[in-house]
Amino acid sequence: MAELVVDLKEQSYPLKIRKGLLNDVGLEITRFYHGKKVAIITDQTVARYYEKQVKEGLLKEGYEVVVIALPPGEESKSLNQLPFLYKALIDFGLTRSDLIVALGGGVVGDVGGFSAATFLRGIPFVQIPTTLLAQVDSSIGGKVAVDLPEGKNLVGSFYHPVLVLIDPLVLETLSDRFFYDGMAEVIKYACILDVDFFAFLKTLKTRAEMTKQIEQIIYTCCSLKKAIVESDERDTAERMLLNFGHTLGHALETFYAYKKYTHGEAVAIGMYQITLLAEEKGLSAIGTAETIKSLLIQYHLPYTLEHKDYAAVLEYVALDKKNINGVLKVVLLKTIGKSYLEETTATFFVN
Ligand SMILES: NC(=O)c1ccc[n+]([C@@H]2O[C@H](COP(=O)([O-])OP(=O)(O)OC[C@H]3O[C@@H](n4cnc5c(N)ncnc54)[C@H](O)[C@@H]3O)[C@@H](O)[C@H]2O)c1
Ligand SMILES: O=C(O)C(=O)C[C@@H](O)[C@H](O)[C@H](O)COP(=O)(O)O
Ligand SMILES: [Zn+2]
Repeated sequence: MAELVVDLKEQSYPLKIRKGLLNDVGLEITRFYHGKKVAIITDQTVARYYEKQVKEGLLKEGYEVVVIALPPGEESKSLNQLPFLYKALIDFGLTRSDLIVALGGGVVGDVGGFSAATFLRGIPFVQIPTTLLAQVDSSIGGKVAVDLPEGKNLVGSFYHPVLVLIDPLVLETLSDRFFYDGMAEVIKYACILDVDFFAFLKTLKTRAEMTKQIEQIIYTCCSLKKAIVESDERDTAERMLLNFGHTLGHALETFYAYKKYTHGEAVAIGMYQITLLAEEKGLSAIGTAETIKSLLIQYHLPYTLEHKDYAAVLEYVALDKKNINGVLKVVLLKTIGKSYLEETTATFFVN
């Protein structure tokens, strides 16, 4: 078992990574939680695969358990789901001394975490991420949110889990599309922070080869994110680097109403396109975009943007959380592994 602690003083929490950990969820939870009730928030697809295993583990330890399953997909990361979630928690009689478990991908983690942050002004919650993206990124760092039609994550909070349990074996049931979607955030870490990690990713050619190294990949990403979150929990400085590719990525997701690209795919396009623009403006070393592009191709990720979409996308860039009074902070690379924040305006994206 690999274990990390996200050290945030009284809000610190352990992050455990082990194949087969899903079998021990009940035991892991008894180590710190001595209350009665556990509400599992999940989606219907994840429930089909993993509800039984997790629920039985908790029942065995004597907890009362309810499972609340949302429809799968980004559409569930919405204000519209909250009345349903809150009602289910009320009907179950959940109190502040009970526990919520978010079992699923980034959507379940974000909306489940947001309901945990807001229901009764805060219920402790455990993250059990089941997509690669959630295991390397969204389950760590306490960003919980829902989307608005105007943009991604526009209503949210910082609310940390009390525990993160990562079982890489659950990735076996993940589709290729969502496996590579998660790899986009993995590539992001390598681009912004770690050229050696980038070189290592280049050596892995197939999903089977990547899966052999998956514990190492998850551990590396979690360690990199842990360090950033510890140094800038509230996203006012260094943490913004984790937004590499996201200014354009979030705009693309919103513009296409979450129907064309997954989050990781949109971020992949965003990383390549912003680096291309930065090179043209002399802000990134020549060749950086091409290096990113070949890794994206290797990981079956998109990188092109249709020119006709630019104007519409710009509308949404204006709503980016890093856009303050018209000054937009974008994340750029000097070279692979070296990132920085550049102050600019939305016109940066007009080529
Ligand atoms: N909070 C953060 O720091 C943070 C970081 C990165 C991304 N995000 C957010 O995460 C969301 C994307 O997360 P995601 O890519 O995990 O999407 P997701 O939660 O929609 O999961 C993708 C699909 O995989 C299915 N699935 C999940 N686990 C499975 C498994 N083990 N086997 C088979 N199918 C499984 C789901 O049902 C869903 O259909 C976006 O909303 C993004 O904004 C948040
Ligand atoms: O944890 C962070 O900080 C990140 O930026 C991680 C991103 O991968 C993630 O998509 C995050 O939800 C984006 O946050 P936002 O503040 O730009 O909505
Ligand atoms: Zn992201």
